[in-house]
Amino acid sequence: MTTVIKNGTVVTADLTYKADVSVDGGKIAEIGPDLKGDKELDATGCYVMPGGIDPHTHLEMPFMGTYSSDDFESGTRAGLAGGTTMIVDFALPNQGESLLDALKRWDNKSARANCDYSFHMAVTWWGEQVFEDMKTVVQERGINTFKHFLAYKGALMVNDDELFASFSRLAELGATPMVHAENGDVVAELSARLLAEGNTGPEAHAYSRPSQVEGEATNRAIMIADMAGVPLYVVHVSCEEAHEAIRRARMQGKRVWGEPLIQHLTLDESEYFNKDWDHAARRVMSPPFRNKKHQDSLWAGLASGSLSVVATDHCAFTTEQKRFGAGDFTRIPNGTGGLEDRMPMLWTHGVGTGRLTMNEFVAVTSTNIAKILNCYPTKGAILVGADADIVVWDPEKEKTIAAGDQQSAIDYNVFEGHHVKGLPRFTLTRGYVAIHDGEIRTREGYGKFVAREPNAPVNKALSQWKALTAPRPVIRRGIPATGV
Ligand SMILES: NC(=O)NCCC(=O)O
Ligand SMILES: [Zn+2]
Ligand SMILES: [Zn+2]
Repeated sequence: MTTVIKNGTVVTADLTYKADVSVDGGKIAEIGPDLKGDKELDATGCYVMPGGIDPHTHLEMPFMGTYSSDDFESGTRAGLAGGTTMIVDFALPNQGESLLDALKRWDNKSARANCDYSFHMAVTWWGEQVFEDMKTVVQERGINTFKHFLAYKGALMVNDDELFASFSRLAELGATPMVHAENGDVVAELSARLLAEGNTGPEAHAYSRPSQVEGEATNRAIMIADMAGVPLYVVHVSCEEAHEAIRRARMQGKRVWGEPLIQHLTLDESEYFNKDWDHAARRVMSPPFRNKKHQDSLWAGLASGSLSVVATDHCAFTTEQKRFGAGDFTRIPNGTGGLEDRMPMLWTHGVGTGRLTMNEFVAVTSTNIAKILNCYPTKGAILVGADADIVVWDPEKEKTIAAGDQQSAIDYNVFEGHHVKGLPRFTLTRGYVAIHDGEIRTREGYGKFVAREPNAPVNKALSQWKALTAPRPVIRRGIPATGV
């Protein structure tokens, strides 16, 4: 059965043109004028774009004594409602647990996904087993990205020697490390001081994580990646100091990508000063929201290309879960939602204000991500043969974001009351119309795992360059006799 998206304007990362798009067997079959099919979707006045890819989610994740409340069913339903057709979630091994056992748990949870998904592997401890498992994860499980936490001391944090060992192993395997870049030692010290001084509320979470802790850790991770000869992906870049480190590295030819979140782009630190404890605690995440100077830096990075993608870090906790931290901000589960709102919020505040072009919007929400994660053009493209993950975007459709209308399982929304203009009319996941003019028609379990090959072009190029410029012994005629 062929579905034709009619009368729309195709918008990709580099082109904008009028065309119909026909879909057959879950793939894009034809792009051109006056196409016919068994079923038609009217895209008059709409943009036909690659579905969004959210490269950073935590669905049903065990964290800080609880589990994040959106699972693969509600999380991917929320994503589709907002025009996102693929997510990449983090498989998180317990201390001492094999990476493959952790993946089994993620396989079980993800069986409920409504759209396609992939995994990043987290490196939460270091040892021979992790070293060995990495090869299987990359070569047999189709995972080529590994996240390291420089924060969360005593829980997920890894030290610099472990970081260098892990990055070096990933260089050998043609995989890419990711980092959560905050200096965990300093955060732990500042947190203890703040608590001792009676700073127990959610605002102290922000005080404990100043932008310097992020700038320092970002720069450190970049230098370690450079020494290990591997590209680097920095998650949730929230401030100028981190952006500056990434910008500088890129100017020097280092292969580094930065990922700001829609939350950091559009919400600021004033949220933590709200007199309502629940309001402030619901917005506790790491890194915390920043001020306008940092937000402007992130927007400039997206426009200039020094920052590459926009994610959500969707890690949603209910108000009840957030209240675990009443009286001690260090116990408030860290994380916020955003899967349903990333695309409309970025369109409204980016394209709607002239900070981004439509093509840049597609690049940072989809195409760049697919390229970096090495699943392009199966994902992230409007091309014949690509998966028909498509959003038909209505630039005139408007709404005011309200928790009561959302797909997410939690009881609030950090974007509550924000007005957005630009929303999906249809969202297709591998050809299936999961969102039909406001109607949710998602199918639990429809989503498939997207395997991603190692040795992406950037990894290959960097390994070649590193091999060429590796330290070599100087060949000498003879060695002088020792003085003894
Ligand atoms: N970001 C956050 O606060 N929670 C999710 C886990 C992480 O990415 O650090
Ligand atoms: Zn993180
Ligand atoms: Zn995260």
